[in-house]
Amino acid sequence: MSSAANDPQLDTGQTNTLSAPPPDVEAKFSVQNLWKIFGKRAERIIGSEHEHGGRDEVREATGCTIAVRDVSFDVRPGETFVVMGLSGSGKSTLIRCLTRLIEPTAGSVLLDGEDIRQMSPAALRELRRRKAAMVFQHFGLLPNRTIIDNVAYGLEVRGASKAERHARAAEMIGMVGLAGYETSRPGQLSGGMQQRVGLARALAVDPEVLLFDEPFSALDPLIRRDMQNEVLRLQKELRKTSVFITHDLDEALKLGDRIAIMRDGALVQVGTAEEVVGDPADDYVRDFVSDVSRIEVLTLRSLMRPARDGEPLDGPEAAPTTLAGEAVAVAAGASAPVRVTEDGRLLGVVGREDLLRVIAEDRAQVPAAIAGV
Ligand SMILES: Nc1ncnc2c1ncn2[C@@H]1O[C@H](COP(=O)(O)OP(=O)(O)OP(=O)(O)O)[C@@H](O)[C@H]1O
Repeated sequence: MSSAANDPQLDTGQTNTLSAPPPDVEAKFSVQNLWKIFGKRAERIIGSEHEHGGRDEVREATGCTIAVRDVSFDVRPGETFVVMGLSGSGKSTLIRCLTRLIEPTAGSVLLDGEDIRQMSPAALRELRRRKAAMVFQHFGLLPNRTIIDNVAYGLEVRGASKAERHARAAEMIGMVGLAGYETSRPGQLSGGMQQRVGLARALAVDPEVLLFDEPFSALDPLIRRDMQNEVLRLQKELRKTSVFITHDLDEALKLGDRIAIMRDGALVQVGTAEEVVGDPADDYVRDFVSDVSRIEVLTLRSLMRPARDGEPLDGPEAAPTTLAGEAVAVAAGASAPVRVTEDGRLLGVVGREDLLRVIAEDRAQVPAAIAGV
């Protein structure tokens, strides 16, 4: 056992995962060395020879299950931070630890610099009522209440007058595109509509943070796409800090300003979609993102290179945020490489061969039978 065994708050310095970055003082959420282990005397696992062990092996040896393993990350104000991982990787446990719906075993969770692990039960209730609203997979609507009363529920708990809460609820119902359904009951609405109600209910309390626990997993693909677009639209408008849990990589890539990939309780990579797809941290992530079309994710910023000697510099201009796919059309009509510029400054160039390489890599991932070879 290491000397840290008796102090679960201590960083053992031997993480097999991402090392903890220094806390970001500007962060909305700052999570440091967070652990959740289910079972009796769970804290004894931390710092012991079991802390890096496989889940089944540890369960067998100790009776405890490591659900979240030494996780550290910051969520910046206004960003959508997606946690992605397969079933059982620990996502739901992690998001519930953020408001102590599940009690962490060790580590800290700061919200606006305040450690939620030190909060009194009353302060925690306030936190869940006002600051952090959750959207669940199974909606959690009250079946006997009308839609407007479901949306107004959080305001009612808070003691708002009926007129006040109905005015706010009606506004939110309009915002999620359900105007006209105020007096319906949840059972009369489709799954997608019910999830819109869930979203409106979370927004009604004007929380600083939205926590989404696989909200769209139970929805049909087309409705799911609509809901993703709805979240993107609302995020553009409201810029709420959000933590979004999903097991769907496409959803993660679409919604996340940054994505954290979780495996076996630990985070294996945190980065933008482009960083995760363009520079996977290990074989696990590489395998995970292998089907993603790089031309739709990589931007010129990650493809550009310095101009070579004698290379013409009179090609078309494009911003570093241009997607490779968009740049193909620009490059196709020009003989000189695309000049990547920002504020009039030349950052680098991207030639047709650079773009072709990305296309070739995408094609190499397509099974031969589908590619027609
Ligand atoms: N209350 C509990 N008691 C014991 N073990 C638990 C408990 N809750 C979760 N676990 C275990 O912790 C691990 C992580 O579970 P968790 O539900 O957080 O994963 P997940 O990534 O959210 O999976 P899913 O997408 O299937 O919900 C799993 O091995 C699970 O069996």
